Amino acid sequence: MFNLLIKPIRFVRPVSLVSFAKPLVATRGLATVKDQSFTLNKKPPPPTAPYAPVYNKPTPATLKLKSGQVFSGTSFGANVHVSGEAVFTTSLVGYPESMTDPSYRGQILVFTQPLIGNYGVPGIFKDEYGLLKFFESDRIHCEGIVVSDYASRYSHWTAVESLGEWCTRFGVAAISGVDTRAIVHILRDQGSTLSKLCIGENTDFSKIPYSDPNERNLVAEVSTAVPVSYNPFGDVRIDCGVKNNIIRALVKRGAAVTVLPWNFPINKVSDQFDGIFISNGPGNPTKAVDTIKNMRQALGSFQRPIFGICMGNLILGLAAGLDVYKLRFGNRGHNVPALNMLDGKCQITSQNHGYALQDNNLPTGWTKYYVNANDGSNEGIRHKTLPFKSVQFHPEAKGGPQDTEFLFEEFLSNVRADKTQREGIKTFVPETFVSQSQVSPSTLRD
Ligand SMILES: NC(=O)CC[C@H](N)C(=O)O
Repeated sequence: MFNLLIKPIRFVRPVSLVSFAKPLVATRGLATVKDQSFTLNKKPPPPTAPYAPVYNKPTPATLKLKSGQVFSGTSFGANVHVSGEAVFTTSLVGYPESMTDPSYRGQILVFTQPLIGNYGVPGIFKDEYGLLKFFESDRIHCEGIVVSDYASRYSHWTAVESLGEWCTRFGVAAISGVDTRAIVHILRDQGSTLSKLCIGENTDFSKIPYSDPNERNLVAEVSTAVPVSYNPFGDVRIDCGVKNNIIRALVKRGAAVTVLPWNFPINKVSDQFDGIFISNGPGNPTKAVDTIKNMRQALGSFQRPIFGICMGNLILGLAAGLDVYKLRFGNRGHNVPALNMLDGKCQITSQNHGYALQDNNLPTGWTKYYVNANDGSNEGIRHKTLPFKSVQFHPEAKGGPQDTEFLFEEFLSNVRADKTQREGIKTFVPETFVSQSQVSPSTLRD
């Protein structure tokens, strides 16, 4: 039974047991044929690792904004009090991807989509590169979630547990039955706000402090501790909290990727690599001081292609001499229009960021690459003559539209052309690649 659970080719829902283990509370969402045969008389089966059913008793929960507003609802996640920065996303789908995106670390995520949970949470399926297929990392990173209407009854061929069960397993607080439209109005007006999500009735909320995640170096908290290589033949990335689908977007196009810790002395080894990629990541970019310093040095000495996404755009900009500022409520959603300043095309993008580059006074040699068609904020920069560029949005999607995935093709064809020019040979593109393996820092020449 356990083997069946982890075999990706078996798409039958492996533990139909889980369907019987639903909490006996009013549910919303789609019913499967199995669900329809569900009766209250059926006893839940014994727990089966690793998807042991978790029973949630309806428990009161309260969301408190530091600005004073209080919203009372019901808990459907872990029985923990959390605090963080309340932000909202307008994405309609993709809660497993968003919640496992390391960029959401330290945040309490409010969904504007009113019904959340109806397709449950997928199991642990890995792709041919050893990357988790349906999650962007191996854990939930946001502190808590806020939804209007939680669907504890779920239906999807990949699902093995409910959203509430998943949150409970990962110690993530979750509240439903609150007016998310009102919360989003407040967050739009006053901006992303420090908040607490408290579970239970008799809690002394004043004892739980508001903690500001942007005062910590969140990048250091989520970055890999040691270099990790995928497909061992030649490109590099700095891990500020990289999403699985970014690694996948590169390796599936034949790139060899070595994921380095956020503060790795990259300039000591950069001659061994054909390009640098700077990943997405959580929190305030100015806290990742070492990454900025290393990239500043790289901009002066590394003449090969550099590409960055989201946090990567902010880090590249800071390294080039730009400033960053905090957007009032950020851009989080899957339908954000970005205008390409090179060809005037408008592309629909996936976004998740609270900071932006101040691009009204760019240093010599740099120009705007993309601009947000809604609010005019920066969506990317590029160097006019050197192969350095970055975007604020997420071309890798997961979730969201894949309209800008061609940027990975562009980056890798620049890397290949540059390598060909340097070496006068065709770049070797492996037909098959070795799945994820750890390399010790000593294998990287110092
Ligand atoms: N997705 C990301 O990389 C986010 C970048 C940065 N933490 C921000 O919020 O602006």
